Amino acid sequence: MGDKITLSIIKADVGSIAGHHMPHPDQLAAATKILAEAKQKDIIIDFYVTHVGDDIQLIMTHRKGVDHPDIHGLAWEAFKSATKVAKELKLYAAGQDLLSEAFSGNVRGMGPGVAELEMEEREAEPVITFHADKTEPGAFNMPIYRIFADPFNTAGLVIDPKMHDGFIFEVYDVFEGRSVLMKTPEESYDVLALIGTPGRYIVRRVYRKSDNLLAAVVSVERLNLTAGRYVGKDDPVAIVRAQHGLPAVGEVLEPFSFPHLVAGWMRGSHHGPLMPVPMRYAKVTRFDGPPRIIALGWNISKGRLIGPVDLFDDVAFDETRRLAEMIAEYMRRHGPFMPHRLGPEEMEYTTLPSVLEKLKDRFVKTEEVKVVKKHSDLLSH
Ligand SMILES: O=P(O)(O)OC[C@H]1O[C@](O)(COP(=O)(O)O)[C@@H](O)[C@@H]1O
Ligand SMILES: [Mg+2]
Repeated sequence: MGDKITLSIIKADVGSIAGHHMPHPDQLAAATKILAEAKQKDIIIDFYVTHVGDDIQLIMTHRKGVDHPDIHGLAWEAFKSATKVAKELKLYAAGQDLLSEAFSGNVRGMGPGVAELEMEEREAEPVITFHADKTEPGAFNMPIYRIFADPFNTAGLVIDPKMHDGFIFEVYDVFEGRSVLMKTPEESYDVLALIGTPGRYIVRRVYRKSDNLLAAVVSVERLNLTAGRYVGKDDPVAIVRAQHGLPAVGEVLEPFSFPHLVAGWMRGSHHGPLMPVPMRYAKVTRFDGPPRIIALGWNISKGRLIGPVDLFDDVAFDETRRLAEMIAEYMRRHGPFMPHRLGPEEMEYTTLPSVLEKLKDRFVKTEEVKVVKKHSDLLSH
């Protein structure tokens, strides 16, 4: 056991009342009981259980480091217990995100989403945890980029000598399972060249360049890629440290004042605006959405979780929510058409291919159509 503190968020959707809307309070109570017992036994220092939409969020602190079997096993046990409640109550999609029956040391690849950040606690350690529903991890690309690399968002990049050197982005390719470290501001355009494709390249970690301090971590689990079939959306989480040589809390929240379009929403198959909401509105109803995000503010004190403060519970975000509603209305009017519905590549991981499969044999050859040459062929002539 080291001196360092690890903040672990492990989340999963293990069933919901009336569709994919929100968990039952008894599920949250079941998960809370498991974590309270673990706290008594000193396995964890502190914890908080909440939800966004239908995803149960386990927020835990401990001294065991990232990817520790005790912590992952504990989360698995809590989700199992919440699943048992879901089954008893015949809730919808009971145990949805638990892709395996048996736990084997780590929840990665087994369905739940994970963001863990090991830290040397600073004199004061302000941290924000973000929890989203009905979207994918790439939804964090734009806000994380703006927090750590956009001087029009983060005044500190210009003004504060401690972050004037910039940050290092670890970008993860979910299809190839490999990542690349890139420096900002020097390589900003290259970073953007990758992360503008959020279904594939995800900002996974951000480090302060001057001392390699780990400033942010995003969960990168893509549920349907893991399962190889449509299960549900990934519904990602992120941890961002703030202040004192890092972006201020207001700079961390600022990008969310723009409800950018993300993939997810109904059946994980639609683009829609990401709406920042207080915890009381963290339930998804209109067309199973629109995609939603909460921001919880904490101070960590020797591993104790001081908080949370419900950061989007502020009238200053009312106009963002109104804009998100207008965008939601506009996007919905497209019905089953792109770009509201996702493009064919992303639809590969939904239930659409089985519908298309049925139609395949009904196509008959009609008149010859000249096949347009590939751009590369044209260039070679
Ligand atoms: O479970 P069903 O009836 O097949 O419907 C698909 C469901 O998948 C979802 O995309 C699941 O969303 P989650 O990933 O948040 O669980 C819902 O929008 C939709 O209700
Ligand atoms: Mg969900």
